[in-house]
Amino acid sequence: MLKNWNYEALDEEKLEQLCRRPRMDEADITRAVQDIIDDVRTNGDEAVLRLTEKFDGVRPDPLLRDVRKPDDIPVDDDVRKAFELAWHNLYQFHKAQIPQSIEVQTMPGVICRRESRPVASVGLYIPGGTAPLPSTTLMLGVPATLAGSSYKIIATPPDKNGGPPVEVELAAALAGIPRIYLAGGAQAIAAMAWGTKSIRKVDKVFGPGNQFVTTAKMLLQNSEAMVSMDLPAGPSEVMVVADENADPDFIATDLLSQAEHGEDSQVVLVTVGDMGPERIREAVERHLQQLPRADITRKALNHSFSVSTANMDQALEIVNRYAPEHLILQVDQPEAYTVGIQHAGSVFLGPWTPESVGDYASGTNHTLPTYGYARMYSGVSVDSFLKHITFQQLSREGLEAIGPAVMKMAEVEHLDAHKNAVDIRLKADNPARGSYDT
Ligand SMILES: NC(=O)c1ccc[n+]([C@@H]2O[C@H](COP(=O)([O-])OP(=O)(O)OC[C@H]3O[C@@H](n4cnc5c(N)ncnc54)[C@H](O)[C@@H]3O)[C@@H](O)[C@H]2O)c1
Ligand SMILES: N[C@H](CO)Cc1c[nH]c[nH+]1
Ligand SMILES: [Zn+2]
Repeated sequence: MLKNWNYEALDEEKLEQLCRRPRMDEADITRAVQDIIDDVRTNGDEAVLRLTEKFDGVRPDPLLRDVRKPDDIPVDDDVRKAFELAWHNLYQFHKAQIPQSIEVQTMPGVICRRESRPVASVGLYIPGGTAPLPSTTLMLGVPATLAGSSYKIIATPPDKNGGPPVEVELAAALAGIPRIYLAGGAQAIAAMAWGTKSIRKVDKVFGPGNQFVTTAKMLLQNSEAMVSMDLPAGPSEVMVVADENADPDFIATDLLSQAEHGEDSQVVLVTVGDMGPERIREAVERHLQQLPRADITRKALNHSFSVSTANMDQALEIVNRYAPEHLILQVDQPEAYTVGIQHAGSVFLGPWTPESVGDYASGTNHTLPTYGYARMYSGVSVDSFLKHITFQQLSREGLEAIGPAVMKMAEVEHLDAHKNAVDIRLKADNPARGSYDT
């Protein structure tokens, strides 16, 4: 468990290999997911029901549910309060992300503007295979509502009674999502992307999930379905960087918190200086024994690892190579090192910031890139639900100033019609020609 490597002994090839995530056989998964997508495209709700019965062992009836008002949803008071607190913090942090339009006069008489518009219809996937994740409902629902997406639907696997988990419904109600489609896995993503008799086709699918879900999003994005996706948010992962003053119990519980998500999760410990991995390994074993999901967690730990480094430069080299979904810095003066972090989904600084707070309630989003995609993707934010449109308007003087350069560039590209569209205007002897002001 947590096999240790010494940084000094890692050559390029070994580093590369360590940073590559373990995945189930990709070719098999891709084939299976494509079959599911084709089935749903052809047979719609009927295929979804059949596949739900096969994979989730239940046939929801009806397949689509309206979300009740928050006060009508029967949950304990402390549960309601916890979700309200999380909603409040997420709302505040995401509201601050709403962009202002920008307008710039790039040269006299040439004005460029950018305005945002919501992605009109969005499908939000809420995982529910090994455990329902109502927290994800808030993570996707809050920015969708703030961005102004007008059609929003959730898909999530049904519980054993064929209904939505009640906490998922509560979170949907708080976030302003009116409907839940009771399906999971690739079939749910395909139904939202293609549309079925009971649900409308959406423009963009969002949400984390296992390899079936992530593969479905990626395949559909490259298909005729005309749908886009947020990011590859697969099995959870965390990297903890710990120096000699870090508390082994804090580190162990952080590592276990992500390992317990699923056997395909991966956790990585990077020790700095005199903090050897042995003390932490002992703490991991001790805490692991208390966990109800110890079996799943141990499987995840079996393909996890640790690296001993001599200093923070070496530790940051590992961080940026691995590009973790979550990064915890349990080191002295963590703020001093943030500038060196180039690739990570979300970062947790100092001993009092367990990763769990970001999973649930601090205000940051927990839908984050895994598999190393933090190199090129950001986590979900309000921006994920927006597109930006640019506008420009020139005065005649502006066109006179910019025109010669545009015509020269058109000439270089041998595109005469482009050149003519400028030339004809500049040659117009009546400056008021085509003007709506006169
Ligand atoms: N990266 C992130 O932001 C983030 C956030 C939350 C959760 N997660 C991850 O999401 C994942 C959730 O996975 P999960 O499995 O618990 O739930 P899930 O909802 O993603 O998947 C469950 C569905 O998988 C389908 N499925 C299962 N076995 C199948 C098979 N053999 N063939 C075809 N389909 C099959 C079923 O339809 C089932 O409904 C975890 O790995 C967790 O770590 C990631
Ligand atoms: N850690 C997950 C993201 O990788 C999010 C989550 C939901 N519930 C608990 N954790
Ligand atoms: Zn988690």
